[in-house]
Amino acid sequence: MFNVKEMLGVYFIAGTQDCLHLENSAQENLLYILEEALKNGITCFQFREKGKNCLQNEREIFELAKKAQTLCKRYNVPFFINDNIDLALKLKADGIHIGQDDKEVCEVVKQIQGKLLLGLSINNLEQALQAKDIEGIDYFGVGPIYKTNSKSDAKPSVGLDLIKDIRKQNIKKPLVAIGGIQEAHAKNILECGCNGLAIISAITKSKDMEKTIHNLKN
Ligand SMILES: Cc1ncc(COP(=O)(O)OP(=O)(O)O)c(N)n1
Ligand SMILES: Cc1nc(C(=O)O)sc1CCOP(=O)(O)O
Ligand SMILES: [Mg+2]
Repeated sequence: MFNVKEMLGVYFIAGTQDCLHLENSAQENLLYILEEALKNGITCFQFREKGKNCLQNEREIFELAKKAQTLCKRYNVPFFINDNIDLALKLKADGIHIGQDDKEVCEVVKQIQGKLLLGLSINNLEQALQAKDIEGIDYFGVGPIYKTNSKSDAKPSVGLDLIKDIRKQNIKKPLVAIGGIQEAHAKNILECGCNGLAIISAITKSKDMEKTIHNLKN
């Protein structure tokens, strides 16, 4: 239903923990920022309720994810869930993103039975070589490219070399870069062979969402 390479263009990720800097409640802020981002052309959204100050209550998380999903549907933008496969299946989300420290990716492929798109995080070349031929993985999230303040347990940053190395190995999976990405980085990253940019803070903290998303796209 969605074209994966196009979907990765400007891939926005957020949860309430990323939206504490505005006036209203973090939940209202998240939905407000998400709608502004959707109006201005993000191509994918990942609901990632994780880290310091995130919601703990399962019911609240479910209700908030559902509201975010409804917004994404209104703008025909794919809705992903981070980590929580049961929640993604229950909500009939468009996709799930998992990392190297989450459930083993082949188990996830079996569990989701083709019902969800699947993204896998890649932090080094060995991981990419291991996963390159696994059917059912729709894209790799490659990073952290630069230093990030949005993930306390992020791995050391890898720079653009990892993207270049993955493409040099003729790995064909769609790639989205992640970690510390700002508007000014977009051109260089895309020229290295990435299909898109995954972003938290450059969007949640943007003072001019229209300009930010325009610059990330162009
Ligand atoms: C698009 C995208 N790429 C990478 C990640 C990171 O996933 P992971 O390594 O599992 O870390 P957490 O996000 O779960 O903390 C991502 N979420 N999305
Ligand atoms: C969620 C996440 N995963 C990363 C990885 O390297 O896998 S970096 C990261 C945080 C990205 O946020 P920001 O755009 O604010 O740097
Ligand atoms: Mg994860």
